[in-house]
Amino acid sequence: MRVYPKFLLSALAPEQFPQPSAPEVAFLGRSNVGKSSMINALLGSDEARVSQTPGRTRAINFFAIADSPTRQQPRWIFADLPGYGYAKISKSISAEWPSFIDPYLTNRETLALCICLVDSNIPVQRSDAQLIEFLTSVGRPFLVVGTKADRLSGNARVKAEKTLREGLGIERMLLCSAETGRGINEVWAEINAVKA
Ligand SMILES: Nc1nc2c(ncn2[C@@H]2O[C@H](COP(=O)(O)OP(=O)(O)OP(=O)(O)O)[C@@H](O)[C@H]2O)c(=O)[nH]1
Ligand SMILES: [Mg+2]
Repeated sequence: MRVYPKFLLSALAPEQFPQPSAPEVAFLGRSNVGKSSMINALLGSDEARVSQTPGRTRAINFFAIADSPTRQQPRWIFADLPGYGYAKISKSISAEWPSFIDPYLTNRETLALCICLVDSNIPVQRSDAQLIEFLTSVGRPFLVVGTKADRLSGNARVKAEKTLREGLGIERMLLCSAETGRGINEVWAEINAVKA
């Protein structure tokens, strides 16, 4: 899928969010899970920076994604959210998330799909389960994507997927690797299905 991404802005408060102009896809997950790498893999570019230091991004970074080089109107907006759960003991997501994240997830009119990234190499994390509970409670459509699947063998992948699905109480999820490109087309298929 060839797309034309453009970085829009970094928002630290709701007043700074860009005007809703296209269906929005938000990328959510713990610090270091691979959100920015996933966005880069989807876009085929380095538009989203990849951090070596987890938990540094405290802003929501917005990108306008066009599906034609000449079209002005973006087909989607991508939102790269700050990571949560880096602290070893996390009481709740909202306790460590910047205060504008909950309102963003609750109120953003154009938010059409939340892509929830979980590390496929580690057991279910409480903060990930909390995020999924939260999205379910506010009625936001979401897709769970297991990241860094290149680190798992075939057998371990099947096992990891089952454990994560059961632990998170979800019917289906995708396993991906930003490094090898595995599963990236499947994520695109889900994004493509988002209504214009
Ligand atoms: N092996 C492997 N490593 C990955 C993959 N995706 C990301 N990484 C590595 O994981 C680290 C974190 O990646 P980021 O994309 O910056 O993670 P992030 O979720 O955006 O992190 P924050 O913005 O700090 O919350 C980097 O060192 C990446 O190179 C993957 O698919 N496979
Ligand atoms: Mg990042």
